[in-house]
Amino acid sequence: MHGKPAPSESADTAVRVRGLVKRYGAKTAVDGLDLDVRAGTVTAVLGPNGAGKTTTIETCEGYRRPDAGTVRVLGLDPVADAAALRPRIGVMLQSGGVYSGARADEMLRHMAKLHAHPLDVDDLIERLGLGSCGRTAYRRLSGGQQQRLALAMAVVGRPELVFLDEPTAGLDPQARRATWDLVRELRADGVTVVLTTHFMQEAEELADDVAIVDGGRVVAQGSPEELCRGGAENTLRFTGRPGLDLGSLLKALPDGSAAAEPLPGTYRITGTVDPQLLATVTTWCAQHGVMPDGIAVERHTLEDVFLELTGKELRS
Ligand SMILES: Nc1ncnc2c1ncn2[C@@H]1O[C@H](COP(=O)(O)OP(=O)(O)OP(=O)(O)O)[C@@H](O)[C@H]1O
Repeated sequence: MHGKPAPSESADTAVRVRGLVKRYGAKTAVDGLDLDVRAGTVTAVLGPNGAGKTTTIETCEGYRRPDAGTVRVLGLDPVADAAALRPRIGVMLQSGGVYSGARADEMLRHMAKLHAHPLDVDDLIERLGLGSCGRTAYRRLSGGQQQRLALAMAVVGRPELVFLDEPTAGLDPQARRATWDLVRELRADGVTVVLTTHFMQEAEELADDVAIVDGGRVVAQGSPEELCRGGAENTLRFTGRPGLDLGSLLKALPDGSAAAEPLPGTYRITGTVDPQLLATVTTWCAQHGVMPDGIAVERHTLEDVFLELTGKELRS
């Protein structure tokens, strides 16, 4: 595992999971998972289908009891301390988890009344494009409307911490943007957000920290930048005449760099590819009478890191 070291337990840690194991019969869905969520940040839990994301989140929410390991949410045990924890967290389940006959606006207003300092319900309805479904029963709403309502229900009480399980799956781009804006505002308000997602762009746009889950474990955790830096190295490629003196080029490059000619006339330099390295390479080319053609810098994306760690593509 790479990424930053796990923070020690403190008020700064909103969620701390250690050695979580959860089985369904013979199936081990979560297999010794460790996760830290810093208070006031957005953490994206990314993973392929069946990685154990939902099971982990539902255990943090107190809906599932761990078979082994410890889970602390705002310093509390989600099962034993459920009564104290529930009013402090907001939960958006993947399946909705809403009473199907109730009207959308009634449900939201009812939820708001249960909390001391709720968000403005009308504003929330407008922002999430729920205006047209106020009087409609939940079960008659479209899938996207149900999802937006579930998000509104999760955040209306202005909780300290919200868990959002795939909040934008199936939403159109406009609703996805509105959801992202809402998540950013929650964070600006000091709310901690834990979300699961299959959308790499969502993680890159929103997350301070990303936890990559595979086979029931967190295989890497850190900021998107840290994960991209810590994963495969970045690469600079150029073409020139074949058979350049790589030894001389390597001498000019900073320690930790590598140079290769995988195909005649095609050069690949790996290491910390920054403006200084680019300048070093072009200077070396000038000194050796080489006209570099097609210089390209390839930066590794979160998608690359994900693929490298899990060997799987994300469902999109
Ligand atoms: N109630 C259940 N009974 C039996 N097996 C289950 C149950 N819930 C989940 N599983 C299995 O446990 C594993 C982890 O499932 P989980 O839903 O936690 O993964 P996930 O990462 O959220 O996947 P997805 O992205 O598809 O939602 C999967 O193999 C799943 O089939």
